[in-house]
Parts: sequence; C-alpha cells; structure tokens
Amino acid sequence: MVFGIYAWPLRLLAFSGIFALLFSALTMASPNTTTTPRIVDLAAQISTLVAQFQEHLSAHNLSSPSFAEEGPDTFPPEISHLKDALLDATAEMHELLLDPLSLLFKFAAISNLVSIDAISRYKIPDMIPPGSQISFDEISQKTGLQKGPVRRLLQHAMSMRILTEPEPEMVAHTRISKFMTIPSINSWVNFESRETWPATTRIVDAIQKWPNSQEANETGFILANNNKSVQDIVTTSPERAMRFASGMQAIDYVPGYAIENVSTVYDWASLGNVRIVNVAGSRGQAAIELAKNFGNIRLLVQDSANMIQGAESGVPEELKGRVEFMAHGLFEPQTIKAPVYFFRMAFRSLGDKYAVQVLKAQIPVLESGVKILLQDVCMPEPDTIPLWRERISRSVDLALECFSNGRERYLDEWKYLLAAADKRFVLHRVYVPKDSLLGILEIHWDVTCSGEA
Ligand SMILES: C[S@@+](CC[C@H](N)C(=O)[O-])C[C@H]1O[C@@H](n2cnc3c(N)ncnc32)[C@H](O)[C@@H]1O
Repeated sequence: MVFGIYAWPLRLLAFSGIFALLFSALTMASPNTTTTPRIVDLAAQISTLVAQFQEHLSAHNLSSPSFAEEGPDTFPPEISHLKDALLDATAEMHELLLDPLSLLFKFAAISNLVSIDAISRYKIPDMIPPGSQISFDEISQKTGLQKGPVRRLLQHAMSMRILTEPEPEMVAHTRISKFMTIPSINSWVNFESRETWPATTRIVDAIQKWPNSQEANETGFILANNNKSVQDIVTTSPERAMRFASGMQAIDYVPGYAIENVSTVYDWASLGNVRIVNVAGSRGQAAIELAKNFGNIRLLVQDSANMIQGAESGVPEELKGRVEFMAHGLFEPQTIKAPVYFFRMAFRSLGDKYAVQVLKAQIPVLESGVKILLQDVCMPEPDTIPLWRERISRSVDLALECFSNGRERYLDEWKYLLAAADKRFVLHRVYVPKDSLLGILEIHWDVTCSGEA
C-alpha cells in the first residue's frame, strides 16, 4: 500500500467536484466491475495533486517543474507531501503500462551509467557555456574522441534528460547537466561510476562466496578490486582516496544529510552545559556545527590518528577550546568519561558483530543516565514512506553492503544490536525528521536494567 499515509486525503479529493462525476461515469461504464480501474484512479489523483502543487507554486511566484537549464531543482518543503504522492502515482502509472520485459529493462538498464560516466569523466557539462550551446564537433575536438562516439554517448544521456539537442548537431544544458557542473556532484558521479558500480556488480558473487558474512574483506568491492578492501585502496592510492573523499561531499545535497541539519534533528539545548564525546567524528565537521549553534556544548572528537591529523586548524578561532580532537580507535575501550556520546553515521558501515563491539567498547566509562546518541538511518517498514524514497534508501543499503558488509537497520534491528551489546543500553526515543531518514536514536545507559557486566 504505497499511498498509505496519503490515502485519506487523496480519496477525499478524488471524490470531490468534477472527479466525482468522472469517477461515477467511468465506474458505471464498466460492465464487469464496480471498482474504479487503477489507472483511472491514478489519473484522477495525479490531476488533483498537480492542480494543488501548481496552485502553491503560482501563489508563491515560483517556477513550475521544467527540464530547462534554469528550471527549479527543488520545491518548497510545505508541498513535499504533494510531490511524494505525485512521484509515486506517476511511477505506478508508468510501470503499470509497461510489459514485464520493458519493466525489467527499465530497472536493469546497466547501460545508463555508461553515458553518465562518460559525460562526467570528460566533464562535458563544463564545456557548455551557461545559457548557450556547443556542437558535437567542438565536443569531439575537446575530448579527442570522434564525433560518432561522442554523439552516441550524448544522445544516450539525452534520452535520460541529461543534456539536450535543441537543434541538430548542437548540445545544450538541461537542469540535470547543469547540476552536474557542481564539482562535488561531478565527483560523486565519478565515484558512483568507478567505485560503486564495479563493486555492486559483484555483490551477489560475494554473497555466494561468503554467505551471511559481516566481514569488511568479504564484499563485492573486494572481488572487484583484486582482494583489496576500501581501507587498502584509500591508504595506497591518493587518486582513489580523493575520489572517495570528494564523492562524499555530495551528501550535502541529500535532503536531511547536510551537516547543517545536525543542529535541528535533536534538542541539543536540552542537554545543558555538557561535554560530548563525538566518536568517529571524522575531522570534526558535525562537532564544529554543533559548537557554533550551542554555546554551552564542548565536544571531543575521536577518530583515527590519520583522520584527525591537522584537524585542529579547521576549527574556527572562536570555537577553539570547545572543539578538541583525540586519536582513538573505534573498537578500543572508551577512556573518556562524559554525559553524552555522539556517533554520526558510524554504524552503517559495520556488520552487526562489529557494531556490537563498538557499543561494548563504551561500557567501561558509562555511568547511570549517560546518553548515547546515534545519528543514523532507522529504516522505514515497507510501504510506510513514499516508494520513490524507499527505492533510494534500499539502493543505499546495498551500496553499504558492497563496500564493507555494512547495512541500514530497521528499528527492531537497532534494538537487537543494543540488547546484544548489553541490556543496559535502553532505547529511549527515535527522532525522525520530515523528508529524511537520517534520524537520532537516543539511548540511555540504565543500570536498573539487568544485563551482563
Ligand atoms: C562514515 S564516516 C562518519 C564520519 C562522521 N561521523 C560524519 O558524520 O561525517 C565513519 C568514520 O569512522 C572512522 N573510523 C572507521 N574505523 C575506525 C577505527 N577503527 N578507528 C577510528 N575511527 C574509525 C572513519 O575515520 C570515519 O571518520
């Protein structure tokens, strides 16, 4: 039931005004059934939703969706529920009309990344001046490729609305290709094409070779990289390490994942005047953001010695002394006592066995009432969020598998992890922000709960 959360408003709308007339006419016209055919139901929903969506845009003098270079990339959050319902209804309509082979082809279209990889690697979007166009011949000269292969790759990309051919032989931007001129987006596309893609193609081989493995060296990535793990690659290949690092910067464009969101996803002010240990806090990006916004918080960022080397210099002058760094292995016993421990996206790259080890490693310093905050994804149960979002989160889940046998976790799986580590880790609350899956699990160390020492 994809439309679960919107089912009532849609039904009410569908039966109002002109749609009620249309519905009753169509229902009566069908001799064998009294139920409205699904495509008719969807068409009515789409029509109503589009009217509401456009009404809001017009009322706020905002542009309507368009593939044009200057078309809008995002829409106001107050109409995200309309956009969600529209995306799901239009996708369902589209997929209902496909025959099975065409539907399989749509989802198995492995060739899509070929042209995306090519235009990113050759930085073709950067060759097109904004608001202008460039010929296939010029692109051929700039890339050193013959015009035939250039045209073939670009026309494939155009079929996905990346670039357009406004007149024969000329190439111009769509808003998608324009978006690809953002350096971190280009880096992310490069990362997806050259790291994620080859590793993903070996996921099932890895599953067959190492069934049920939780080991970071028994993955699709290992099989695609001559037995080298992500860690081996980033420590020996500066070029690929840079690709991993810069690809990650694109995460700021994922709704809810930008570092700025860390301040709004939890009531940090309620913690009062505290010191927070930010375990696996990288180079302090989240800690700096929190220190900027909450004047009474002090943060100690722990990460590997390599990661934190020189990170102090990135702390703004006014925050110095409130954001500090310490080399500390993730699996090593915690040595710093604090009232709050904060882990941001630290568990998703770990199999359960290792995630439990990390939790257990904190126990030596925990005292009654200590809070452990995990900012991570709590996977929605099937059919509880719009399908278009669910599809993305399930793809990310598989990517986590291909790199390190990590995974996204459902609420009961988080509970299982906590219980497996120690019964005194008690889940208190889960905060899930609107339009994002990256929430906060608030866990309390509760000595009244029986557990092993
Ligand atoms: C997915 S990143 C998350 C980084 C940061 N919390 C954020 O939200 O951007 C995982 C972090 O765990 C750190 N890490 C992984 N294994 C580690 C280990 N064995 N010891 C210390 N840090 C480790 C990495 O260096 C990296 O900074």
